[in-house]
Amino acid sequence: MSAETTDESLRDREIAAEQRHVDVVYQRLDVLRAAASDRERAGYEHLKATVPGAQFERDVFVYNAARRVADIDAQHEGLVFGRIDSDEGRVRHIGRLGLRDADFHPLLLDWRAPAAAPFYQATPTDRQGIARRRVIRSSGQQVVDITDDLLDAASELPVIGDGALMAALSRKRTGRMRDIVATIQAEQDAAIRAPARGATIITGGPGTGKTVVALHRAAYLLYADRRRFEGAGILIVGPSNVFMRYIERVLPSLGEDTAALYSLGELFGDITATRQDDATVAAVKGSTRMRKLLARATRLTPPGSPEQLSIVYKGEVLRLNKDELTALRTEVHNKGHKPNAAKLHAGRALLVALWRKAKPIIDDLVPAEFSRELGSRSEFLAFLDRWWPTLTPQEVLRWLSDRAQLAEAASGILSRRETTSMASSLTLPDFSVSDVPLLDELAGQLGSEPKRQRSSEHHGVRELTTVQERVYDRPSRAVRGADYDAYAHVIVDEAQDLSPMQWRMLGRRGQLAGWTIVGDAAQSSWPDPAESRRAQDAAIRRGPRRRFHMTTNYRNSAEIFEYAASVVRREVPDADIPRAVRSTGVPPRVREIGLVWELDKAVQGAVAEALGEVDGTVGVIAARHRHEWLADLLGVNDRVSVVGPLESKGLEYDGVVVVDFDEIVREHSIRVGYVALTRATQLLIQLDVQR
Ligand SMILES: Nc1ncnc2c1ncn2[C@@H]1O[C@H](COP(=O)(O)OP(=O)(O)OP(=O)(O)O)[C@@H](O)[C@H]1O
Repeated sequence: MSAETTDESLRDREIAAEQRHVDVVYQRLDVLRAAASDRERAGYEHLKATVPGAQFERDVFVYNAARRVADIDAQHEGLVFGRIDSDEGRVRHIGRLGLRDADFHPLLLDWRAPAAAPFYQATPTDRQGIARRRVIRSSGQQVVDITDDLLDAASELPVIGDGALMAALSRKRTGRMRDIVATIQAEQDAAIRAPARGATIITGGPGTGKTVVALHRAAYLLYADRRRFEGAGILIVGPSNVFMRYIERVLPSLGEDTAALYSLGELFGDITATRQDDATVAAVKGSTRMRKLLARATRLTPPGSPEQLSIVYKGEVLRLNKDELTALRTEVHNKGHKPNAAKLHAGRALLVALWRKAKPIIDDLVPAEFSRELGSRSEFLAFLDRWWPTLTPQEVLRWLSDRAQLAEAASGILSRRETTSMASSLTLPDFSVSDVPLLDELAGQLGSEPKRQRSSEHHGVRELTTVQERVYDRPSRAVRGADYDAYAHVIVDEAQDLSPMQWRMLGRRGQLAGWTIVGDAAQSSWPDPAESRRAQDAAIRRGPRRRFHMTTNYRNSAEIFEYAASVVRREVPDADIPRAVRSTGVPPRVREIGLVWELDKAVQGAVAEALGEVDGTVGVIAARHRHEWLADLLGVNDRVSVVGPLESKGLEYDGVVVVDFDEIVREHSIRVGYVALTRATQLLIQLDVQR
């Protein structure tokens, strides 16, 4: 709907007019900043004279002032980015935060406010009273460009520019995802502003903005109900650490830094798992069969457990042998207590068994005296500690690296081959991403260790934290521990890949939560989607489900996406194929390498070619075993990254070199191959090795 004008003086006049408004906004901001700093200082003076009971009010007061300063600093760049002119000639400017002048007249509307919605939602067929929409692009405080959409063709308003969206899409990539607050499209906006309750399910093909929409939705929810969503927290889960690093700046750039961002490998304790098991082992560890297997594992005899108990009482030796101890262990487990909560029962069971031994051979036995005397002996307590130790999930999972132990827990559940491969994967020194939900499951099944002091943030009573914690000691990510289970909202990205066990883990984090679930089935690497869907349904529990479907690919050039779509369609005819809107005239380059040893030269050549042709980043996507070779070959370069096909999920680069596409498909699937082919914004080079 935009028309270009050649009248530069008109453009300059319009830019100058916007600059005047932007100047007023910044002047007002300076005044507010000074006032907020004063209030913050005053709050601290007050703090010195602590009045019992006044701490809560003081904290809120200082917090709000400090928070305002922090927001203002974070949002300095491109603070004012939009304007809407109504049919009646009313002008509203849209920005990253809301601002009023000294007389309380609005200077700037927060982009999330209901009154700002028409900026994103108005179309020529449903104008919502808007005649013209304008996107304002700034560098610092300087307006550098404006772009108009005339929604009412009959309007006399001047129209400048040729598409803010196209300009945004053509910009070079930096390796960090940017916010899209100035160019959110109507179908994206509807998903962003959907109600929080129940589950919001966002689907769409590659590059349709699912991730960026989910992040803006988090910012929207925080705005719409800050008390609830900052209080109980928003959890954002993505597939890998690389991906979390890629998206981590988006929310802070929107002035929000309280959401907890975790990759699937980071959701248990202080473990940061990055290693991926091979696909068959991951499929075993991800399946719901693990529930029963792990429940059995918690009942195994701990390796190294003593095999007999001998204790002297009134001159007689009382003995429990291996079989008797095994039977006692089963008896204690059968009482149904979680193992770590059952130590007391285990001690009692031992004393009863010893009593039965003592009764026939010792006269004058008094039961209470017997159990008090024996039960408090240090040798008995030391035995109990070794026989019924408090277990950690890590220990129990490690037991299963012993094939015999695993076979005992897995009998009738896993095949011999599955048992062998799972046991051998657990001998590696670090835990894999698919071990993390197993640890989490075990933690639930083992139950709590004897009470430890929990830190206050686990209770989510935000009002009782001090301003020092809330504002000045804020870590770069939310302080909730990985086991926090009362999030108000959980956002799951790349949801098509989650295994049933991963869904169970997320279900435990979001027992009271609303959900935003983002995915594309055609990019899935999980072999049993039906089992996963059932686990997803169980995790998100009750409540309304609403679905949003994204139809436009904003990442890939039309040339690249048409090629990728044609490849995936051959094997996944029902893939959800969006429309790519940006044409570059540069078709993808598919090259056949005749001899394997020519691959070195071909990769070096392709990377140099991509670096020469695009301004921003270049991603080299190759099977994992090639990474060391590629790192040596290409050296370190802040524009070039080497990533595995699974790791490349959700990422994007200006140029992409796919090394040995067939190998990627063989090791994973055509769907993962499709992920690799849809990462490039400008240039795609595919290197095939002839076999
Ligand atoms: N409205 C928009 N304005 C500007 N850029 C946009 C818009 N929507 C999406 N983009 C850009 O398109 C690219 C793809 O978006 P995103 O990564 O969110 O897509 P996705 O659907 O999650 O992709 P995939 O499923 O392939 O990982 C990003 O660079 C994003 O910033």
